[in-house]
Amino acid sequence: MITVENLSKRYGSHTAVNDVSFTVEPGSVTGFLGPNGAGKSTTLRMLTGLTPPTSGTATIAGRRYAELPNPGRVVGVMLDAAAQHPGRTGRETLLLNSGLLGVPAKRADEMLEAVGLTAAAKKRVGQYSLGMRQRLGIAAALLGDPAILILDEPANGMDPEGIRWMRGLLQDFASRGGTVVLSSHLLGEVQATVDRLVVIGGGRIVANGSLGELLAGQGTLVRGLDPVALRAALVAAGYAVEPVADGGLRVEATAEEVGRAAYAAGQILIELRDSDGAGLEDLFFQLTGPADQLAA
Ligand SMILES: Nc1ncnc2c1ncn2[C@@H]1O[C@H](COP(=O)(O)OP(=O)(O)OP(=O)(O)O)[C@@H](O)[C@H]1O
Repeated sequence: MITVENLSKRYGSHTAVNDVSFTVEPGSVTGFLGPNGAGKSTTLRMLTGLTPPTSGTATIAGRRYAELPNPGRVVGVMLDAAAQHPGRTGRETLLLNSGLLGVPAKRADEMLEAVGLTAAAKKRVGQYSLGMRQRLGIAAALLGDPAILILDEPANGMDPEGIRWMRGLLQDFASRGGTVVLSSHLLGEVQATVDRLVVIGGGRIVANGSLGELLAGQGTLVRGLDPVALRAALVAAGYAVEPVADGGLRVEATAEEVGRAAYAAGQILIELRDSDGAGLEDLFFQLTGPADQLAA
């Protein structure tokens, strides 16, 4: 279990992370989502003891990272896959880490196998693609057989096959009771992998819940032959209406309510369905606006 309570980080007059609180439960994969500069890395660095918080606390399995006796056996961390030494081979990298963690050397080969790097084990990391380095970083995180994984942008540089592979690995890890938090700046990249989302924008948490909760309650998506008249009819019927891409409307109402209001106004519909996260995507795009708008 990961617990973050009222965590803040200021750099001079700039607040990178602003009173952030959330928990990550065992048996789940939680996506920590936000646009570039939102404060994801800073939060994860505070969580893993690399950056001291200005205020607030972050604990892993009930203790601050610095208080964990052998942290790598409790939590596997990958914050920057590009930071691995380019002159060492993948196998040497993992053997070195095995020694530091006090796990048997054969664990290095097992993890290379688990992440699909056996054939590249004797290549220097400098020759690895970013996707291969991400795999090696995940292998290093798994080395100590931890129950918790913290991965910063692990899908970065991975091809679709790699992302699918990682999805299977993380979901399997969580299904065995593991706790996973992975950050991303792309909703589409993690939507199929995570079962919970913590969304950060401008240093603040702007949404937090299960994927189902966040995708539900997003209303109905409707398109009509005459979008202007349809919108007027729905507003007249008392529903909140928001335009989305391609002339569609997102309505805070059920599909039946929207259908009835359109029928009563004689409007022809060409599409009517649950908005299926369209609202979440809109929220996410809004986050790419200037941070001071979000802080307001
Ligand atoms: N060491 C630092 N000194 C000053 N400002 C910093 C420092 N580290 C981060 N920041 C600032 O804090 C804010 C949050 O940065 P952070 O790296 O946490 O964002 P992020 O969500 O991880 O973004 P990205 O996806 O680009 O990595 C940014 O405005 C960044 O410029």
